[in-house]
Amino acid sequence: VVNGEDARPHSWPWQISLQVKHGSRFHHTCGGTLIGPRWVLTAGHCIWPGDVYRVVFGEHDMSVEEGTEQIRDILRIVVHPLWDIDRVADGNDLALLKLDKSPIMNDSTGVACLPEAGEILAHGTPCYISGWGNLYSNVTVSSSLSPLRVPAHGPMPDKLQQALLPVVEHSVCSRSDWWGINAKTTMVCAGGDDVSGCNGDSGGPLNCLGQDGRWYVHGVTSFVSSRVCNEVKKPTVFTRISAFTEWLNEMSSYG
Ligand SMILES: CC(C)c1ccc(NC(=O)[C@@H]2CCCN2C(=O)[C@H](CCCC[NH3+])NC(=O)C(F)(F)F)cc1
Repeated sequence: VVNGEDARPHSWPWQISLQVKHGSRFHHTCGGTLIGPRWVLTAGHCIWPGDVYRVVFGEHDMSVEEGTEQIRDILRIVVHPLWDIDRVADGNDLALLKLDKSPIMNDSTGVACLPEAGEILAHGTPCYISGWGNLYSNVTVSSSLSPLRVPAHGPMPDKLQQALLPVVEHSVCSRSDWWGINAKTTMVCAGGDDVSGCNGDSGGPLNCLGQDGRWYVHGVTSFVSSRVCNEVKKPTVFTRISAFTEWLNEMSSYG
C-alpha cells in the first residue's frame, strides 16, 4: 500500500496472509479474505501451479510472534475457470482456497461480509485497501546513464497497512487516459491522489462501509500500473465480488 498507514491491529479480522513455500521457509506473497469457516478468497494471479501455500490468520506485525496468529494448510485450490494470467484485462482474477480446518473465530480472526449480487458502489464511496504489499515502487528515473526504467520492488512493511481509496465509477475509470477498455464492469476501481495498492497487496480486500455500519468486502486487489503503483489516472483495480456471487455460492456449497 502506497502512502497508507499502520492499520489498528486486527481491525480487518478477515485479512489473511497467503504464504508460499520456498525451500524450507514460507513467505508472504499475497493477501486474501476469509469468506467462510473453511474458505479464503484471493486473486487468481497469486496462484502458480506446483507451488505450496499456507494461510496465516490473525497476523498484524510480520516480524513479531503476537500470539494471535493461526496457520492453516490448504486442501484444494479453485481458480476461476475464466482467469488467464495473459489476459489480466479480461478480469475473473479470483481463486478460492479450501482450508484443511477452519481457524478459531475470535477478536483477531473472523469472516467478512460480502455484498449482495450485482451491488455497485457509487462514485466516491469511501473504501479502505489493506495489505502487506510494497510501500512504494522503486522506479529508477531513466537517464543517459540508466537508459532502461527498471521498476524494482520497494520495501515491504512489517505491519498491516491500510489506505482510504474512494471508489472511481466505471465511466471515469474506463476513460481513454485512465484504464480505458482494460477497466471492465466486473471490476471496481478505487484510489487517486497518490494512494494505491502495490505488489504484495494482490488478492487482498477492498473494505467498504455499508449503510448498516458494517464493513463489506467489495473487491479483491487485482492490478495497478506496471510503471509505478500510484500512477495518476491509474487507480487500483479490484475484481468486483458482487459480479461473482453465483460462482462463489456454487463453489463453497460443493464444499
Ligand atoms: C490490464 C493490463 C493492461 C495490465 C495492467 C496492469 C498490469 N500491472 C502489472 O503487471 C503490475 C506490475 C507488477 C505486477 N503488477 C500488478 O498489477 C499485479 C498483477 C499482475 C498480473 C499480471 N502479471 N497486481 C498487483 O501488484 C496488485 F495491485 F494487485 F497488488 C498488468 C496488466
